[in-house]
Amino acid sequence: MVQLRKVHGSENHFFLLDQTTLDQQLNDDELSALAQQVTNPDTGILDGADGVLVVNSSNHANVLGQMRVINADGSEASMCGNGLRTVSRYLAEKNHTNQFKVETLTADLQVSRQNDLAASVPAFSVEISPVRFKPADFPFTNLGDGALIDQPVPALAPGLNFTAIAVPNPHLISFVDEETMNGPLLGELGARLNGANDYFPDGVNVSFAQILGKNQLFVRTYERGVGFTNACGTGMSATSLAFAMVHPNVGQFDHTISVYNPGGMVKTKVHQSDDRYWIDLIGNATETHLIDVNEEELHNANVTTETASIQETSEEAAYLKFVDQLPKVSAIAVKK
Ligand SMILES: N[C@@H](CCC[C@H](N)C(=O)O)C(=O)O
Repeated sequence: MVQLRKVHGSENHFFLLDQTTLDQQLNDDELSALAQQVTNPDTGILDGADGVLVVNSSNHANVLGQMRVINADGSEASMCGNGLRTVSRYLAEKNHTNQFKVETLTADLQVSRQNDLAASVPAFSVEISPVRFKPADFPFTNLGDGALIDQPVPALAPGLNFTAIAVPNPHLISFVDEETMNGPLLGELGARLNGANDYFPDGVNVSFAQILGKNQLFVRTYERGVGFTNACGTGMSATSLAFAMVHPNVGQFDHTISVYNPGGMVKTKVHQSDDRYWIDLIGNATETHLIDVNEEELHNANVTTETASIQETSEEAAYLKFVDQLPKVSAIAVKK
């Protein structure tokens, strides 16, 4: 038997698989098939999820493990902010330490345990970097030769300005009013740019943000490889950076920014030193279920209510209590 975990950061849900506990690691095709099966609410368990977080060992100095991120559609992402918090918690508890680095596809990132957000709501801070702006880093085409920072792009949506930031997974951001936030445009644009299109050949995570006040945002994201999500950690981090760059009168570098999302709230802090930008993302790392399953069922992408034994923790009740006392800043409901 091996144990999967169902985890979330701001209700951005994942299954976490520690490959170091397996007799034989899953190969890339098996990981992709498992992600597509187990995250699908119709074929998987526990109403599905947005992806699978894979923990591997790392041979880098001062690093406790490696995280890989497999989206619900089986594609691999270079980074996942909400996922990194839950992987950090898992590695912290496994290794009895609260400050360390985690290897990701492009960088070893600093993580640390923070004070609980509320009773039984553990929290972690994770570094979001490297930050990139060049079209080749996304990639994007047909949107000019240089970086896209607060520019009108009528071909995408007349009347809106867009900023493109890779952290290093790709994000396209627009600051919008409440009516646009609640309307159909985000879903339409997200679906369009994540199908065959002339601008983002590898797809892109699309976020709309509403400025709520000084250092306060509401962010909603249509994720590449997923669709609408309750929260996207890298999306909220990239949007916080865009906030400080594009709206410096209300979004400040080196100050805590509260970022509300349909699944709750995180804090971010954006930093710049010379040409380098990075973001601290701080939020919950919640474990909702422990799932025992035979290793063979993972290799066969067959994790179902028949093959797995599922035990619920009490952490979701604590998380919902925490969310309940947050200010109600949006009418957008949490996705189940
Ligand atoms: N939800 C994640 C981002 C997951 C990856 C994304 N779908 C991509 O393909 O880039 C987060 O919390 O950052």
